[in-house]
Amino acid sequence: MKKLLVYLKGYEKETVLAPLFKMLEALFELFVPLVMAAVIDVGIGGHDRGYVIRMCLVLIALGVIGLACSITAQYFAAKAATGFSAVLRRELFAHIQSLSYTEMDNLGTSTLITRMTSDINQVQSGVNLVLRLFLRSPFIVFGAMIMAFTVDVKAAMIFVVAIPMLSVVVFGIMIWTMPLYRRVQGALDKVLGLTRENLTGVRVIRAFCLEEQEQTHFREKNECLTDMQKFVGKISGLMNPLTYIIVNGAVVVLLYTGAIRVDQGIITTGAVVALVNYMNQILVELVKLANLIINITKSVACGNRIQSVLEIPSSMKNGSDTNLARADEVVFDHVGLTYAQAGTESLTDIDFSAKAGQTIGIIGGTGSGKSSLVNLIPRFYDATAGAVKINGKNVKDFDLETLREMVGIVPQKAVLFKGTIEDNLRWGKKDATEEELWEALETAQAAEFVRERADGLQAKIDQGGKNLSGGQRQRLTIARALVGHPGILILDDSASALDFATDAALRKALREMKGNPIVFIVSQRTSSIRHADQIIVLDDGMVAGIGTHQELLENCPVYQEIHYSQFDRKEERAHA
Ligand SMILES: Nc1ncnc2c1ncn2[C@@H]1O[C@H](COP(=O)(O)OP(=O)(O)OP(=O)(O)O)[C@@H](O)[C@H]1O
Repeated sequence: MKKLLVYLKGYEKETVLAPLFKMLEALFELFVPLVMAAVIDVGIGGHDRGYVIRMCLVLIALGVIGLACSITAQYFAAKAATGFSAVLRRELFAHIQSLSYTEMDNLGTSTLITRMTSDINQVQSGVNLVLRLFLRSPFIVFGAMIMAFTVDVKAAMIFVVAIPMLSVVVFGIMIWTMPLYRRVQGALDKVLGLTRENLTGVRVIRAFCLEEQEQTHFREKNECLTDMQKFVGKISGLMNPLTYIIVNGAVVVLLYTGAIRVDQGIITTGAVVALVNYMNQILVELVKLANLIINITKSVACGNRIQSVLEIPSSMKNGSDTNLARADEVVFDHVGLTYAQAGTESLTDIDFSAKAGQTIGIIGGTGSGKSSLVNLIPRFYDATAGAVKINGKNVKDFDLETLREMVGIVPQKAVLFKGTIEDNLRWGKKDATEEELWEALETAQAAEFVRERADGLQAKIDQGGKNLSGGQRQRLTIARALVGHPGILILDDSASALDFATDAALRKALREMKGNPIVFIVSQRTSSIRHADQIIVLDDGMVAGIGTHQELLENCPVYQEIHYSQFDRKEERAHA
C-alpha cells in the first residue's frame, strides 16, 4: 500500500494544506468552551449584557472561521484524493493492458473489475479521511485534555481516568470488528462477482429458464452478506451506549466535584461547563478516530489488492525487431504449448510451414487445440517448446506492436465496441480511407447490409454489437481485421454463423485478396477449408494429418471421420 502513495505526487501542496486547515479548525474549536465559560462567569455572572453580546460575536466568529477552515481542508483533501485515484486508476488500467493472456487468465476479469472500481474508491475515501482526520482527532483529544488541565488540575484528573476507559471501549470494539469488516468485504466481492456474471450471462440464464435458481443463489449470497453486516452493526452499535455511559458517568463526577469546588470558590461555574464541553469533544473525536482506523484498515486491504496486481510482471517480454514489412513464411518448428497451471500439454510437436499467398485450414474436434495453435502467431501465448517463426525469425524477437500489426485476427467470439461501424473498422487501421473501409466490407461480405442501413458507415453499434445479428457481427469483425491489409490473416472459427453461400463467397473473396496474405482458417466444417492449400488436422493437441482435402480424405482417418459426419460419400464423389 505504501508504494501506492507515490501517486500522490503532484498533490504535495494539497496533502500538506488539508491537514493544516483541519488543525486550524480544531484549534478554534478548542477555544469555544473557554469563551462559553467567560460568558457564564463574566457576562451572566456580572450582569454585563454588552460582554455577553461581544462574546457571542466571538463565538460566531470562531464558528465561521472554523467552518471556512473545514471547507478549505475538505477542498484540498478531495482534490488530492480524487487526483490520486485518477492516476492510480490510469496506471492500473495501463498495467492490466500490458499483462499477457496468461496473467489475465490467472487473475480473472471479475476481480480486476472490482480492483479497478470499488477497491480504488475505498482507497480514495481512505486518503480523503486520513488527510482530514488523522491529525485533527488526536490533536483535539490531547488539546482538550491540556485545556482541561489549564482550567482545573484536580477536576482534569477525572479525564485521566475517563479517557483510557473510553479508549478501551472504542478501540476494543474497533479491534473486534476489524476482521469482521474484512469478511464483509469478501462477502461483498462475492455478491459483486455474482451480479456481474448474471448480468453478462442474462440471455443464457433466461434461455435456460434458470432465473429462479439464480435468484436463490443470489439470495443466499446476499443474505450471507446481510447477516455479516448485521452482526458487525450490532457490535458497532454497542459503541454509543457504552461510550455515553462512560462520558455521562464522568460528567456526573465532574459536576459533583465541580459543584464542591465552585462552592469552595476554587473554580467558577463557567469552568465546570467548559470541562463538560471538553469531555464531549474528546468523546466525539475518539469515535471519529476509531471509524478512521477502521476505514484505513479497509483502505489498506484494498490498496494491497491493487498493489498486488501492479506488482505482477508481464510474463511476455517484448522483442526489439521492428523489421517486418511482409510475411513471406510462417513456420511452426516442433511447437509445444503447456498453459500455466495446466498439468498437460495442449499442443505437442506441431511442425509445418505456410508460404505467402497460401491458405491453411485447421480442423479438429472441440478442444483439439485449434485456437491455441493460431493464438501463438500474434503471441497471445508463447510456445513452451519449439518456436513459431515468421520469415525465419522467432516471433518472440519481434516488437509486439510490429508483430500484431502484421497479424489480422478474427476471434471466435465476435466482439464489437460501442460507437459507429466506421469507428469499429478503424481499429484495424486508424487512417484508412473510406475506399479501404468499403473494400474490406466487400471482401468480408458485409458491404450489402452496411449499405442498407440509413446511416451507412455511421450506423450506431451498441455495446458488444448487441443490435446486430451473429452473422453481421462476424462479418464486421472480419472486415475490421482486413482493413489493415494484414500479411497474416487468422479466422478463428469466425464464419460459423454464416450461411453456406455467404461462407463460400467469403472464401472466394479471401482468395482474391491483394497482397498475398497467409490465411489461417480455423473451422469445424470441412466445407470451409476444403480448398485450402494445406489442411492441418488436430487431434488432442497433436497433428493427426497434414495435406490437401483429397490427400487427407485418402489417408487421414480423423479427417475422414469429421468430413463424413458432415457429408455423405455420394455427395463427396459428386464434388470430386
Ligand atoms: N487459457 C487457457 N488456460 C488453460 N487451458 C486452456 C486455455 N485455453 C485452452 N486451454 C485448453 O487447451 C486445450 C485446447 O483448447 P483450444 O481452445 O485451443 O481448443 P479448440 O480446438 O480451439 O476448441 P474449440 O473448437 O472448442 O474452440 C483444451 O483442453 C483447453 O481446455
